[in-house]
Amino acid sequence: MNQSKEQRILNFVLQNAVRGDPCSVVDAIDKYCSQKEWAMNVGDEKGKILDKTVEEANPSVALELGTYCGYSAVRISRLLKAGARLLTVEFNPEFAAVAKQMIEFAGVQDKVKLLEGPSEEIIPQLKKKYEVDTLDFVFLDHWKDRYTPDTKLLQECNLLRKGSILLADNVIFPGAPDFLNYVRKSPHFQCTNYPSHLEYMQVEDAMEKAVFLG
Ligand SMILES: O=C(NC/C=C/[C@H]1O[C@@H](n2cnc3cncnc32)[C@H](O)[C@@H]1O)c1cc([N+](=O)[O-])cc(O)c1O
Ligand SMILES: [Mg+2]
Repeated sequence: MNQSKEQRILNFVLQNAVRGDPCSVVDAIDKYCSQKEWAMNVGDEKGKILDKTVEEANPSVALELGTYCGYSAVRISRLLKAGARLLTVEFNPEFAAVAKQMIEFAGVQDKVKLLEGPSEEIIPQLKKKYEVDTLDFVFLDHWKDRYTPDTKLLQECNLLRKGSILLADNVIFPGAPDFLNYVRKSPHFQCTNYPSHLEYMQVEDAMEKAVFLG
């Protein structure tokens, strides 16, 4: 059975990155996806905005929705302080299998917990099953029509606290118009837009930061 694109990305990392070096894994994925096969990793330009926001949040507990190949899980977890953890959610078993290997090769498996399943099922389990009190940082990069319902679900489950930082990818391309509408109109969020470009392309995109005000 021939390989998937995601397996080809993983193989390129295994052959070209340095085991235990998360930066070399991130660089190898960016090299492959900019030169060989485009893939929907957040990429290096928006990745730098992600880095800055993670450093601002300095989270003890972070959540990622949409692991895909693990690019942003590796990128986020390399910045986490000792004892901090990232929970990342992925419902496609093939993608989860690739991401698991990517995370282990990068040497960040002690900081990252990959939760397999749909976000709408996992979010309500975070407190009891995954011992989460509140989330300090959330990266939204899954199906764009899930951003709003899952943000509402995070609020309903009391998973956000005053100062929790949400960062959403792709609010321009492919676009998340209802999410932008929701957080910008809500009195519970203070929003900031970060114009950028679609990964590996010269297409306009942006990230939106939404700080929960309680
Ligand atoms: O479509 C995009 N992203 C969707 C990402 C989807 C990823 O999150 C998982 N997922 C989805 N809902 C889920 C619910 N629960 C768990 N995993 C879930 C999917 O199995 C996939 O691994 C996208 C598209 C472009 N683009 O240029 O077209 C660019 C980007 O940066 C993108 O992020
Ligand atoms: Mg994206």
